[in-house]
Amino acid sequence: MTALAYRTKGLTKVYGEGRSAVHALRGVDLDIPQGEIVVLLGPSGSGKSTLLNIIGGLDRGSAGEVVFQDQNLAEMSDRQLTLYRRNHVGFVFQFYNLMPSLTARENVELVTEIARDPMEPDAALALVGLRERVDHFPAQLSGGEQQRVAIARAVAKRPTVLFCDEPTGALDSKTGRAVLNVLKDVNEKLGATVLIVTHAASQAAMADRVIHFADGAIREVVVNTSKLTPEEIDW
Ligand SMILES: Nc1ncnc2c1ncn2[C@@H]1O[C@H](COP(=O)(O)OP(=O)(O)OP(=O)(O)O)[C@@H](O)[C@H]1O
Repeated sequence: MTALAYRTKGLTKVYGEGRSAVHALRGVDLDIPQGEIVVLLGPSGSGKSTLLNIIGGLDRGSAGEVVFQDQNLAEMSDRQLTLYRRNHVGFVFQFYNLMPSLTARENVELVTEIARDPMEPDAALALVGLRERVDHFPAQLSGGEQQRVAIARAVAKRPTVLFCDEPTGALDSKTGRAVLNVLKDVNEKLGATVLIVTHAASQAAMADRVIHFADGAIREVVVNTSKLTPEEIDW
């Protein structure tokens, strides 16, 4: 049996309290096998980012368990959660969050300087096809190139898991496909589990597993027996 990257049990998240309480997650039970590409689909406000933030260690649930390699994130101290994020987790967001005053290489170095066993920044940038752009500043790069710098920054620490929240949300089809190809490469070459949150239902075709989310709960999990490449999916 494949090892699990994550197992959640009864994961619940309530923002606020009393009459203004928002029940963002309503008891989520989810298994994510290690090494898969997982796509999380669901309408706006259904709780996808909340789930991503909790299993990525950026936030805590209100109740329930999130087990990562036999450790329950819910029981970790803030310090342990920081180390979990630093050593195991890479994040990629819709808007690339690069430092505008730093070059591509320097943006990646921000992470490699504090990681345990990092790649060379130039090797991470070569992995995403930006070998020739290492000395460029974000303003000198296209949107897709900036997103690839953000992916290089996230993968340079050799993360166990890569969380991507709408990674192609700001990109046209050609650039978006190039970014999805990079995520596929990261999954295949580094063995990282890749979790992608997206509104683009067609991207589910490149996943090993598709989780359909609605109203804070899982509606359906589909395991793809055959996958499409990013070039083959509709945009
Ligand atoms: N910090 C917060 N405080 C209060 N409510 C929040 C907070 N963050 C999210 N919510 C609410 O929790 C619910 C789930 O939000 P979440 O961002 O997880 O949904 P989503 O599926 O990622 O949506 P989208 O696709 O629009 O990004 C929503 O009703 C949202 O308004």
